[in-house]
Amino acid sequence: MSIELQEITKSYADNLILRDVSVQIQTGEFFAIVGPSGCGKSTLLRMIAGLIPISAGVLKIDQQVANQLPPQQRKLTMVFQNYALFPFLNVRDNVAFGLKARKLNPIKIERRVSEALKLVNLSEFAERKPRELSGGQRQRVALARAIASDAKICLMDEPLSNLDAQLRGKMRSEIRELQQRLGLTLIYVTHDQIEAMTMADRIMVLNDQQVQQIGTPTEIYQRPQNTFVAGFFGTPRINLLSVQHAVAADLIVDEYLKVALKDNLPAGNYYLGIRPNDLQADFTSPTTNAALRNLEYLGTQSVIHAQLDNDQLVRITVDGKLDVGLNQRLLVTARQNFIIFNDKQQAVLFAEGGEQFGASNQQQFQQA
Ligand SMILES: Nc1ncnc2c1ncn2[C@@H]1O[C@H](COP(=O)(O)OP(=O)(O)OP(=O)(O)O)[C@@H](O)[C@H]1O
Repeated sequence: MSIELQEITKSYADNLILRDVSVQIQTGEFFAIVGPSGCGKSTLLRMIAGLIPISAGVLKIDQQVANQLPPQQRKLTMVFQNYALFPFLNVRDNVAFGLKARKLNPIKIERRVSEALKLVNLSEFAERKPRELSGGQRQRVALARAIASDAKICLMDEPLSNLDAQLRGKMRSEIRELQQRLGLTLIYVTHDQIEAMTMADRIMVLNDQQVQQIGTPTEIYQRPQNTFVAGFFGTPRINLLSVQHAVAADLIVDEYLKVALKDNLPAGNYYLGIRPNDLQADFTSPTTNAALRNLEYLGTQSVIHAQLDNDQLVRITVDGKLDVGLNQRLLVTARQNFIIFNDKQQAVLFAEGGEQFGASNQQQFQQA
């Protein structure tokens, strides 16, 4: 079942929370909504669920206008951040509750509940009350309840936020696998960029009351439309430098790229966005343009914090462990995969895969 939002807006009194959110979510799509705390993710989800009214715009579920439809008629199920379990029912009955209310065949209910509990590793806890469970276990009951329901649309609000890292990783792939197996349309709210990148077919990035970008994980990562999106995805964070400074510091070494930058962009202030793994650090070069200020060893990778001679700080990731001392001189260069942003923080140019610019690459330009 598809979901369509047409210029959905929400305000509380004079307080605008969300403005003109539009998107079409396809049947069977895993759609993630991400953004920093307070950007309106839960508010959007609750409007889709029918728990709070929409101030303006149109919501369609299965191609029907659903703005006024009561929640129970929206054919969806929801997993909340705070569990929303019945304290007086045991785990099994919590999971079965919605199915019993719909008066499904008891044998079918029993089978679905058992399957769902097994899937979230809670079979042994079926007789326990919520208060006899850990936070993570309660969250898994809530997941099992959604899994057991046969609703074709599932809304999840930070469902994994209370789980430890290991279980979170496991549940990520399980939810994804389940969503695909059942053909669920899943709208998944998270503030965790990694969760969104690893699970979703498409991601909506919210900030400043509005949609910043909607795209596949690859599009969002490789072609972020503005500096906010570029900075929100990727660890360590993307480097943002003034183009003039980067060129002056000989950070962009390819003469051809320098020419392309000059020729293709109208005069103005531009920013260069380069992911830490797209910069090279050479500690043996006779010419240098930076000094090592800090080194973080992360196991398979190290993060170099270097200070360019014009004072700008850059992060560079390299494989393995480095045997270099602080303040050691190095040459930092960029040859490929960078993004140019204008002074309104909008992306205007993408250079990918080390391709050189030319007439055939004109389509790589984006209107700001
Ligand atoms: N009933 C309400 N009345 C007034 N303002 C509200 C109400 N509910 C939420 N807000 C405001 O709306 C904004 C968005 O809240 P929302 O819970 O949707 O954010 P969020 O992106 O889900 O954040 P988080 O990641 O912290 O859960 C916040 O500034 C919040 O204070």
